[in-house]
Amino acid sequence: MSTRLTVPTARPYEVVIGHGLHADLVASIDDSAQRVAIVHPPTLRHRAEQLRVALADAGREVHLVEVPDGEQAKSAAVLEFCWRVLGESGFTRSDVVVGLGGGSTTDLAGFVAASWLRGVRFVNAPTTVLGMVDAAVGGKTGINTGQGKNLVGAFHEPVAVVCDLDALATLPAAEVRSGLAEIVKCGFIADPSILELVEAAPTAALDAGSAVLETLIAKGITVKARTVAGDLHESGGDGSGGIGREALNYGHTLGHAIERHTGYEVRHGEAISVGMVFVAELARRSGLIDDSLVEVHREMLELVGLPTRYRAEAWDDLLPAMRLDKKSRGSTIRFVVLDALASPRILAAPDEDLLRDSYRAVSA
Ligand SMILES: NC(=O)c1ccc[n+]([C@@H]2O[C@H](COP(=O)([O-])OP(=O)(O)OC[C@H]3O[C@@H](n4cnc5c(N)ncnc54)[C@H](O)[C@@H]3O)[C@@H](O)[C@H]2O)c1
Ligand SMILES: O=C(O)C(=O)C[C@@H](O)[C@H](O)[C@H](O)COP(=O)(O)O
Ligand SMILES: [Zn+2]
Repeated sequence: MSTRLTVPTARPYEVVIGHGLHADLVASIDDSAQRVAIVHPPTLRHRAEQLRVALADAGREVHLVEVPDGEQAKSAAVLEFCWRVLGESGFTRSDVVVGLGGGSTTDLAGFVAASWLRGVRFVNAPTTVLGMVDAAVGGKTGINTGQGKNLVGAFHEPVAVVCDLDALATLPAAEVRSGLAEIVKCGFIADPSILELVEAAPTAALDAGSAVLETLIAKGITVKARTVAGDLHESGGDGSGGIGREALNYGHTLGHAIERHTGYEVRHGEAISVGMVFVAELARRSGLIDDSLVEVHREMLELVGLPTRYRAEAWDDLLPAMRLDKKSRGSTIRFVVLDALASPRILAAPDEDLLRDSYRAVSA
């Protein structure tokens, strides 16, 4: 049994979620593609090889493009390596890139597809909770630069996303937990039933084989699909009064700065977990939410073992890094905050003392 969700953008595509979806992944690449490039990290070599064989049996010319693990893949050097493979294999506009791996791999693979010949099709086959619930859906693709996270990229939507839950069987517990941070984020910004489910069954929420996690993944993808459909290019809402896609950046302004500060040693979900408590503290100090909603943030994230604090002495490095965030406009720094549960809004140019005080409340 699988669940099929449609991302209703101008060029709608399906996200399939379920077990044993190998055949669905093969079928997502139609006959018009002569060549397929499977971009994958070393960890997924076996799965990539299985896909290679199946696609070759279906008559495709398949190129395995093995890239470095995790965040190391999101660099200009690796992007250039991928372009070289495509160039040498004669990859044309009718051919297809597959991103097989976690969010780092699908972010890179998507940008390879966005930039090659000014845009070729790509299919995402996410293999982490975080990749399924967030990175593989919505068409944000890109790489990091020395100055920060995701600073170079493009909006380029996949033509299909296949979330085979069987892949999660080998995923380390810490990676499942990291993915749960993005799911909890969806609970805070849009769907509080997610928070209720995590609170009722925290152990099952962390169990890669549980029905609870499967439900949470589907709920998270639903929030993501709905949000990006109204504002694909993050240009500020769909006119109905909301803040549009920027809501998905809840906790990310500080989160990305922390990731960079650790040289990407900390996981994305761990960093945005601290970032969400930070913006909750900021919203409280700005008179937008009360103490109890801030405490719900801490309790919920700590319940599933996510961090809610970061190093006190890092502030002087974190503030300038946050200024380079994509939500900044000129010298105005902007944060996604809540003014109530499931009611995100933008807080622009908060006082620097307010920011420092809010950071003190999350520093270790
Ligand atoms: N484009 C977007 O909208 C979006 C959304 C959220 C996050 N992201 C990006 O996603 C990245 C984080 O993604 P992630 O958390 O999936 O991390 P990741 O891709 O770095 O993967 C984490 C680790 O898990 C391993 N792994 C992957 N699948 C596995 C499996 N099935 N079994 C065993 N090991 C496996 C990887 O090799 C890696 O070591 C960040 O770069 C973040 O910025 C992008
Ligand atoms: O899809 C979005 O929009 C998001 O902001 C989702 C985030 O979870 C994700 O980490 C995204 O990569 C952040 O994008 P960025 O624009 O802040 O680099
Ligand atoms: Zn994220």
